[in-house]
Formats: sequence, C-alpha cells, structure tokens
Amino acid sequence: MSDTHTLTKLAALIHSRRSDSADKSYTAQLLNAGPERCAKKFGEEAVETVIAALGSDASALRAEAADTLYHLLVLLESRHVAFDDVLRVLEGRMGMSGIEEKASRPQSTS
Ligand SMILES: N=c1c2ncn([C@@H]3O[C@H](COP(=O)(O)OP(=O)(O)OP(=O)(O)O)[C@@H](O)[C@H]3O)c2ncn1[C@@H]1O[C@H](COP(=O)(O)O)[C@@H](O)[C@H]1O
Repeated sequence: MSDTHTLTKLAALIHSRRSDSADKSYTAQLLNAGPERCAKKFGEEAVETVIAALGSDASALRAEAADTLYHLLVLLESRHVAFDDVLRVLEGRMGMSGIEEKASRPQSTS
C-alpha cells in the first residue's frame, strides 16, 4: 500500500537530482531554473487539480493530485526546505513530537 514513505522516497530522489544533468532529468531542469519556475509549475498543477476536482473523472483527479505532490516536493527542494521538516510540522499539529508551528499558523477568522 502507498503511504508517506512514497513521498519521502520521492523527496530523496528529487534531492539527488540536484547534481544531475538537466539534459537527462526533468527534475534537474526545474531545479536549475530556480524557485520561481518551480513555484509557477506548482501553481499550474494546483489549478489543474482544482479543475479536475470540480469534474467527475476520479482518475483525472488522482493524476493531477500526483502531479501536484511531485511539483510541491520540487518546489520545497528548490528552496532547500526538507520534506521531513514539513512532516514534523504536520506531526506537531497532530500532537506528536515535532516542530512547534502554532505561533506562525494563520488564525482563522471564520
Ligand atoms: N513524479 C514525477 C512527475 N510527475 C509529473 N512529472 C512531470 O511534470 C511535467 C508536468 O506536466 P506538464 O503537462 O506541465 O509538462 P510540460 O508541459 O512538458 O512541462 P513544462 O515544459 O511546462 O515544464 C511532465 O513533464 C511530467 O512528466 C513528473 N516528473 C517526474 N516525476 C518523478 O521524478 C522522478 C525523477 O524524474 P526525472 O528527473 O525526470 O528523472 C521520476 O522517476 C518520477 O518518479
């Protein structure tokens, strides 16, 4: 069964692409282009996910969600933010050990 380990493995693979040739790797191409390019791709994939979510094709939504997760990991790598640290933020919010982020979380107005 797929779980968080899949994302952790993918984040490690993306990190390893930093030193690879952009000719051979799409990930290396994105990382070489920098955070602005990576953020633009993430935004495009997120919008495509929103569009798919409003349709009725579940397989299209699954595919767009996978693209969005990949591009989120590339964006984090482009800014040298470790995916493990993002997981710790989530764990902290679940009451598990991890980085305490409550102070920096936006307050809901609703
Ligand atoms: N999970 C992914 C993944 N998801 C989406 N994509 C690519 O993201 C791109 C986004 O789709 P688009 O339609 O926007 O593609 P595009 O128009 O060609 O892209 P741009 O020119 O706009 O950048 C496509 O080229 C997809 O192939 C991915 N590319 C790579 N991976 C993973 O990353 C690993 C390393 O990939 P490489 O660095 O290419 O070896 C692979 O083994 C995969 O596991």
